[in-house]
Amino acid sequence: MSSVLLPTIKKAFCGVTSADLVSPNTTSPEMIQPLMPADFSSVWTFLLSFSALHDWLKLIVIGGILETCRRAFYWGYNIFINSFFISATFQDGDDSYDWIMVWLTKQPSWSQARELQISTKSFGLDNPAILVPGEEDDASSLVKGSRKLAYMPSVSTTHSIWYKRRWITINRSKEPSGYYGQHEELLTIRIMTRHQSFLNDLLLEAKQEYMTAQGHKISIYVSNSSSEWRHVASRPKRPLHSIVLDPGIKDLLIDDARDFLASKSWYATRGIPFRRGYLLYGAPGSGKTSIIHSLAGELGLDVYIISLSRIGMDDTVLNELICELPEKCIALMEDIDAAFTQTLNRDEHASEEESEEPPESPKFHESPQFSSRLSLSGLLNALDGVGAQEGRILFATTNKYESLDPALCRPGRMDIHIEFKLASKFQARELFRCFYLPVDEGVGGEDDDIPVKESVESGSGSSESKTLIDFDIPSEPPKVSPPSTPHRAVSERIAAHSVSHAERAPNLSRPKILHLATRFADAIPDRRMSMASLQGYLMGYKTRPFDAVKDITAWMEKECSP
Ligand SMILES: Nc1ncnc2c1ncn2[C@@H]1O[C@H](COP(=O)(O)OP(=O)(O)OP(=O)(O)O)[C@@H](O)[C@H]1O
Repeated sequence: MSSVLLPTIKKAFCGVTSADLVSPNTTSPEMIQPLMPADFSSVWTFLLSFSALHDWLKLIVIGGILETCRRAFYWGYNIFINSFFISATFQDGDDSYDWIMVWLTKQPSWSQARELQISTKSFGLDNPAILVPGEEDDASSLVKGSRKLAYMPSVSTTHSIWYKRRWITINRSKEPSGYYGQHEELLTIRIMTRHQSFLNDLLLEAKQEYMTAQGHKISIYVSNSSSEWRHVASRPKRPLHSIVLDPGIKDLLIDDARDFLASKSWYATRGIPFRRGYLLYGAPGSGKTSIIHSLAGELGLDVYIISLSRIGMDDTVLNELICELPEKCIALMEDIDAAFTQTLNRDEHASEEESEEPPESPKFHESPQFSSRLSLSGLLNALDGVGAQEGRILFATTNKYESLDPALCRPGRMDIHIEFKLASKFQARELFRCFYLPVDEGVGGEDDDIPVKESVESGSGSSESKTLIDFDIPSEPPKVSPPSTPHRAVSERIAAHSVSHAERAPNLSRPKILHLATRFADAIPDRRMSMASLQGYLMGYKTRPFDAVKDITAWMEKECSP
């Protein structure tokens, strides 16, 4: 054995073999014996006697000590950081990320930074005009507005700023997330303080600044490919009075939604799911989407748009999205019938309760390709299954009410059904007034309201009740004597391009506009045109109310001719 070991060790550590030390003629065991150790300590001493092995061991010991020191340093550093700093991480796509980014762009010390990323991103704030800093005082600036270019922390660089006599470091990084090489952006803020309240104050300040910058806007969210809600836009609140519906509809919607939002404990004590669904159906361009956005502004709720026919939508994704909705919000499913006719298909394993609907339902034969994996039972379960979010208001719109599955329309899922019809004379008149009355005078003055006949059959108002509404507006508007000769001269004098529409419109008195509105409504047959078409027509006469009235008959004939 020794004859094998010795050459191996020598070769390994010294690069020589026993063959180099002893000549082939002198390899007798007696001659090798004195080189071999007798016990373990001797083996150790023997091994150390090789200088290379000695150096290796020294290296291992020194390396080990250095690594231990390094780890000890980081351990101490982390303890120090955790004791004297508070770290918070914000993820791009989350609301708080936008608050902090907007807050950062407004920090004065930020302007001293040497390494920045310049961005025109609005972080959800809807203000398209972007000023380069300094341009706001420049009369010749290209745009007017208040939003400046965003100076963002550049990626992978740590920046420090002073805020309220605290040292803050900011680090923006991109971390791999999910599949397909996607990255998510993280922003880490480290504040030199021992009190978490400082972080809370900072967050509160950032949120308040964001809300102030957002002003009177509603936030719109859509889902991304990872089935997460993303803030895509902030829209100005649309005033309720700008939407002209038959009398009673707006009041019913707003009162019911307000009552619902204030009734959480009522629902809880009765064990009724705290959810409310509204189905708005009827003619295209009759104001279904507009009223939902307007209601969102009125109720101070954000709108979450659920697109049932988008690629990748299936039962699981829909369920996840509905579970992820915040407690108080408006979930909007537009054109729910399109999802039926194009993509929805009845799950073979649908529950017995749902399968009571007639098998001849149009969706069965109207589904040409089963491109989506979304099933009707998946939709029904998502709407009121165990994971469905409490407190949400669901609005669904459709142009084909009769094609909807009865299970989808039943109370508890869609509690209130409201029909939106083509424009009545009343609506045509109100729309005209909206267009030409000065903003501060508004619409709906009590002196000129048209009496309407309204029939409302309403339920008890609980979640399980359904309200059916059918508004019938008389086609006879009050007769008003025709106006004097239209002031063509007034409208023809208007030519300037550099003034606003309001400035170019003739300054007519309220009675005159009401008079014209009545004549306009007289020329429009009841329930023949959509409000969107009438709006489109009036858009061509923004500053010419007399011409709008004069040309309406010819336009109607053209529109109604086959
Ligand atoms: N009742 C209304 N009052 C005021 N404007 C209206 C009304 N109805 C429609 N409009 C105008 O017509 C346009 C389209 O309206 P909206 O999208 O709300 O209609 P819709 O019923 O949702 O149509 P669709 O069913 O095709 O989606 C909007 O610009 C809106 O301003």
